[in-house]
Amino acid sequence: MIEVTDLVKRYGQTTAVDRLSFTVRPGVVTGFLGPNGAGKSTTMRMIVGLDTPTAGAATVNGRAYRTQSAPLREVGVLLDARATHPGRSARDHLLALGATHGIRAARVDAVLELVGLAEVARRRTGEFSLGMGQRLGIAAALLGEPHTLLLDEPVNGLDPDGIRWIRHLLRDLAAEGRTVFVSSHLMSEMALTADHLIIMGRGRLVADLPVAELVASAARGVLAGTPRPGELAALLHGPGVVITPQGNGVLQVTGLGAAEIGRRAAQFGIPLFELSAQQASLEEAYLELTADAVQYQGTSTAKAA
Ligand SMILES: Nc1ncnc2c1ncn2[C@@H]1O[C@H](COP(=O)(O)OP(=O)(O)OP(=O)(O)O)[C@@H](O)[C@H]1O
Repeated sequence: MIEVTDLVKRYGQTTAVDRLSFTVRPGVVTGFLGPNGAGKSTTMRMIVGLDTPTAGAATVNGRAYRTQSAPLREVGVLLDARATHPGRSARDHLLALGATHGIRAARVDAVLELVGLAEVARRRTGEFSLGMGQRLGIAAALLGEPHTLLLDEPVNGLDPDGIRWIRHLLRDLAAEGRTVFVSSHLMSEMALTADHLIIMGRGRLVADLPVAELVASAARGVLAGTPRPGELAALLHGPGVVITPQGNGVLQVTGLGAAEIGRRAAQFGIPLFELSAQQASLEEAYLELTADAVQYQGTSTAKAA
């Protein structure tokens, strides 16, 4: 369990993290989302004691990370996959890390196998591609079989095969009862990987909700098409139901599900030529949530022209 309480981080005039509070629970994958510069990395660095909060606190399993006696066994961290000695082999890098915690060579070889680096275990990490470096960083995070994992953009640099692999790995780790906290820019990726989302923008909490709830909030009503729209509208009318004619006999209906609309139409013999639940993409729902929080906005060439 990770608990962040009223966390604040200021760098001079910049408030990177602004009174942020959330809890990351075990047994599920929690995605940490936000636009560029939202404060995700700063928050993660404070959780693992690499940055000191200006105010507030962050704990892992009830204690500040810095006070853990064997942190590798408590918390697996991937913050900067490039943080290896370039002249050292992948295996030696992990052996050196493991040595500080009494972790044996057999475990090092097992994690190298798990992340798909067994064949290049003796190659210098300086020669690694971005994706290989990322896999090595994940190996380091898993080395101590920690109960809590904190991974900053782990899919960065991975090919589609690697992305699928990490998705399954994270889900498996959560299914074993571990706390899995993973940051990303990509809503689409998190929708496939995470069960719960913590979304921040401009240093603040924007949303803390199950993925399923975001999916539900993206519902845009039902389109029902009939040659007798007036009669259908009269049938569907009721409290909380909003009916907007779209032309050509198509009604947009909110407040009633497609099944109920179909049932009523059938009951009164009204033919339907269309009945479809409308869903905004998760990406759209996410962009709506974070619209006010985007700091670094690009302009499309069309707009700029
Ligand atoms: N060491 C630092 N000194 C000064 N400002 C910093 C420092 N680290 C981060 N910031 C600022 O804090 C804000 C949050 O940055 P942070 O890297 O935490 O965001 P992020 O959500 O991880 O972004 P990204 O997705 O682009 O990695 C930014 O405005 C950034 O410029």
